[in-house]
Amino acid sequence: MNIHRVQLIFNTAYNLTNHLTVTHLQCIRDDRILFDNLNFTLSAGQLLQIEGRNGSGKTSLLRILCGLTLPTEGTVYWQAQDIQAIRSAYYANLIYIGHAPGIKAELTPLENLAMAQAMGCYPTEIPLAEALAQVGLYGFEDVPTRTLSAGQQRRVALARLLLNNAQLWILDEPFTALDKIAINLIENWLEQHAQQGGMAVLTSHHPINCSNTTLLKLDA
Ligand SMILES: Nc1ncnc2c1ncn2[C@@H]1O[C@H](COP(=O)(O)OP(=O)(O)OP(=O)(O)O)[C@@H](O)[C@H]1O
Repeated sequence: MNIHRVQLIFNTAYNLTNHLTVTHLQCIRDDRILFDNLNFTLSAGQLLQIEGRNGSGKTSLLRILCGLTLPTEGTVYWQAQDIQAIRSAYYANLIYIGHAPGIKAELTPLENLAMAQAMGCYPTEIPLAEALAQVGLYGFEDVPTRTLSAGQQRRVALARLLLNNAQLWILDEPFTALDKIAINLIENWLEQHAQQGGMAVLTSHHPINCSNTTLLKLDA
């Protein structure tokens, strides 16, 4: 099943003064320092690609940025406020898609998207069937998601990006299992998202074909 349409779908203007800042971030696992004194600011319209060998701490960093794990030292700020102090406001602006697709295998793709849309704070108006069609899953709306291929399941997960207006996307290996057409689509979304003042932090072992992308190497 091919992706049959690529069009401009993000039309939200975000607050261009918003930013994500980390200061003196440190993560220790089992007495091993994965990273130390990590500092950066991501502003509206910017993309950050985290690169590093297996086990270098990319997922650990993303989980810290999401507030799911506490750093051993340092702080993550959203709009200059510690994310731990403004969790609901922060999560209203965040979509996190982790390593696992985060979808319910027994539900259909449509049911999964309905749940994701209901949980977001700023839902878009895109019909769910249209969101699925955008990721090439027209005709797969009502099958159990577990019967889909790995790449198709990843597409269902990524379709969540169309359902809510969240300024910050945090994506762990979003291109895993995707074919070239789907990779191109997601790069296109990232580009559009950044142009609208969105921002994204993502891990990938491959170069990303998007402008305004900064590379952060964890094992440099
Ligand atoms: N909850 C945990 N408890 C103990 N150690 C952990 C935990 N989570 C991760 N680690 C360890 O931290 C290290 C970094 O893991 P992480 O998943 O962040 O790496 P990664 O850079 O994302 O790797 P990959 O490229 O393989 O996905 C690994 O050695 C891992 O075993």
